[in-house]
Amino acid sequence: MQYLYLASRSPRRRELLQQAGIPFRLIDIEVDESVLEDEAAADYVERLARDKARAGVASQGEAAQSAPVLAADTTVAEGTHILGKPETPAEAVDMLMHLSGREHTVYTGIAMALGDRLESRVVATRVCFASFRRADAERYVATGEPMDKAGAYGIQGFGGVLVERIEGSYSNVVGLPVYETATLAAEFGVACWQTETL
Ligand SMILES: Cc1cn([C@H]2C[C@H](O)[C@@H](COP(=O)(O)OP(=O)(O)OP(=O)(O)O)O2)c(=O)[nH]c1=O
Repeated sequence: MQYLYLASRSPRRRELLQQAGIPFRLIDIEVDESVLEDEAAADYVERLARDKARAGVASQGEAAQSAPVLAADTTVAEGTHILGKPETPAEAVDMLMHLSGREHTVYTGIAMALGDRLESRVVATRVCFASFRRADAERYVATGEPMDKAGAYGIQGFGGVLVERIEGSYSNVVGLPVYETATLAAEFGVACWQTETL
């Protein structure tokens, strides 16, 4: 059976891979997620996805030779600002107010590695936020949803209420662009739409 290793702790990425019918086993890795000075958001997510995939291969040793490792990283960018995961509820409210009534871009880097082979892509989606008041942002943050999410919102949850429109891939905003991931997986010999699970 064709499958891959998913180097991710994100439940959203698991669901999106399941949606594509790509069987996977989970592996746990740790990488430094700091942004480099003057690093553009697209470069940042691609670098991190590549680091995570490489870390996945290193952690698997011999076993990783049998199936490719997939990793991803998602971030939100508004102009030159990179908005990662908020560290406090107050920071989440500030991030949301920064995005209110504006357009921003969500970037996801995806990388796949097998032995010495490493390939990656970056997918961008434009997201247009409605204008809302600080009291609304505070009420949304009080739901607890924004805290583990880049840009302090989840389009797939309560945060969908804040989104007027998007241009590009929806699954990319959630954390794993399904079309591009399936294409990359196919290049490594792992097909989508498999009905058997591991
Ligand atoms: C903008 C947005 C982000 N997010 C999430 C996707 C990512 O999981 C998270 C960004 O953090 P990431 O660092 O990309 O991923 P992660 O730490 O959750 O998982 P791992 O590194 O182990 O793979 O924000 C949403 O769920 N919905 C959204 O609308």
